[in-house]
Amino acid sequence: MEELIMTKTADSILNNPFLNKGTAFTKAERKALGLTGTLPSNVQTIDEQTTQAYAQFQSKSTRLEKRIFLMNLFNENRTLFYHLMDEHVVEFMPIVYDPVVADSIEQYNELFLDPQNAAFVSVDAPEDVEDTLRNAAEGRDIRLVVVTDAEGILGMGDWGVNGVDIAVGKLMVYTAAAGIDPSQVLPVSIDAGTNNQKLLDDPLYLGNRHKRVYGDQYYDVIDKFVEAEQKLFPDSLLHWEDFGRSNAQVILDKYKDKIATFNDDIQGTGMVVLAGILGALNISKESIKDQKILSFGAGTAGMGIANQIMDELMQAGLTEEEAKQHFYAVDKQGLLFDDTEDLTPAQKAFTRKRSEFSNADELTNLEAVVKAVHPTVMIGTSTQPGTFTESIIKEMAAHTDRPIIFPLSNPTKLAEAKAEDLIKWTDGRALVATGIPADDVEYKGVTYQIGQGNNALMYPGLGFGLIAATAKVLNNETLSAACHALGGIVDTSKPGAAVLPPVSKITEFSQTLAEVVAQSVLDQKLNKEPISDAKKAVADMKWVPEYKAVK
Ligand SMILES: NC(=O)c1ccc[n+]([C@@H]2O[C@H](COP(=O)([O-])OP(=O)(O)OC[C@H]3O[C@@H](n4cnc5c(N)ncnc54)[C@H](O)[C@@H]3O)[C@@H](O)[C@H]2O)c1
Ligand SMILES: O=C(O)C[C@H](O)C(=O)O
Ligand SMILES: [Mn+2]
Repeated sequence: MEELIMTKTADSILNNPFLNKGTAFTKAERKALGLTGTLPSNVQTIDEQTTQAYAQFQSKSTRLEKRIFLMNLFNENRTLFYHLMDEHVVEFMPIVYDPVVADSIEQYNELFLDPQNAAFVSVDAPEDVEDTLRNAAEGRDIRLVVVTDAEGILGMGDWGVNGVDIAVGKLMVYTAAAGIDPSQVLPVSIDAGTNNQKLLDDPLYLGNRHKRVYGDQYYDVIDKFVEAEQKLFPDSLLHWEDFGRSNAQVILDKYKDKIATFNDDIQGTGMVVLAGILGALNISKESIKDQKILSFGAGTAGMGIANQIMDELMQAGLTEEEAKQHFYAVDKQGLLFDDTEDLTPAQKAFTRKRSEFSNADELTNLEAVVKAVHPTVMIGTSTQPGTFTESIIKEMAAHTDRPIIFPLSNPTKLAEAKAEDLIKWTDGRALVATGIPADDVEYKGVTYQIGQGNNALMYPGLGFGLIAATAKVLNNETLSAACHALGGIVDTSKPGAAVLPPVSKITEFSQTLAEVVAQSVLDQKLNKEPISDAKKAVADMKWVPEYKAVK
């Protein structure tokens, strides 16, 4: 960074968020950089700037205004933004990330001010892919790329180029939680068109104004993107986010054994749910081998979750066939059978036989399936709000002591149930995690803390550990090690304890996770560079939001 800064003009320094310190440039720095007289004379500390920025933040009355303020600060001065976020991580997470990021995606065109150093890859210009990445990176040493094509933004469907905000938001959480240097990250939008008619009809829409491209033309652009990404940033980790159900798993399977990469909705979500179940079982003192798991919404996330739990059951000594018997996948068609039409490849591994049930033909909705199966664990990734109804939950809770219930669909308006209702309907017996932050629930004198079952608890530590260890690939062994690291952090001593650690501790447990992940990479000799000490590698990589002196 230092060499870079010495050759710049005053204007290009003050307008570069990776270099800018604003009023915190010292007199000597101002002199050396040609900034003398371009700022008011008083030199401020980062703490003074932070206090002032927080006061401004507090003066905004709506969550969207607060977000716009924070994003402007982010656009101007990354160090100050992260210094401030460090002090207010619990308060800022829902604003820069889920759920308020969902509002900003819906209003991207109206709110657009700044491309936020993202790369915009267009399906219509495959010849520009490499230049696009090079231009957006501007010579920075990129170690982490979050890419989305926005076909399945959270549970809100197709948002075209607007979806770039989720890539930016995921990266903000990476830096705040794990400490990746914000100048080493690159958000990428793959604009493959959109099937969102509202956007296509909107004169303000900023993306490619045509239907979404699929098939060979689409996969060719993905290939070109991965090739250029690996060529330009050979030391980087590639994180896929919010791809559609028909592409997410296909893309992951294509690249996962070749490069350091993961899909957050499949693997990050699988990890956080397994960690949450392990936390819940720590509380209930039950074994995972005794659970019947119902996935409601057998899509990208639902099947990622099933696969991660499957892996855990097999590690516990079950054969694949035995492990399979623990799962019930429910989608639009109802319980998925081996003869159900239109099964996805991921669903095929988790179907049941009609002969197992006397009323198989009636199992076309969640209520009927819950009655027939008596699940002990129910996970919602269906995008269908309110579908975990009182009667369904009461039916489930009538057959198990501590029902494990995770309504995970995001954002807020899509959740299958509210934490408060789940606690009430089960008379305090449910072990709950929700996709977005939920307030404590007071019920009959006990304070129930609700774990946030969001992949944000996992991907920062996972990704940071992989980068620090210079991992060649991510495999099941490392994923499993990470799940156990987080599943073990739960405080089971007090009644109402959450099944996952609180977001207020996200920097601490992300570091633990990163160390466990890096150690697993080294143990398997999957590191590219010679590294012997996982903890040191993680510590050396960690960026702190303080201004570095410019000599
Ligand atoms: N909390 C988290 O960390 C987390 C992580 C990933 C996804 N999610 C949430 O999970 C939801 C799904 O995400 P995804 O990426 O898996 O999307 P997806 O489109 O791949 O999967 C959604 C699935 O739900 C099914 N579905 C739709 N209507 C249904 C109905 N009436 N009954 C049963 N199933 C129905 C769809 O057919 C599809 O298979 C989203 O709301 C997303 O925000 C949460
Ligand atoms: O983005 C989130 O909040 C979690 C998850 O990746 C999702 O798609 O819902
Ligand atoms: Mn996602």
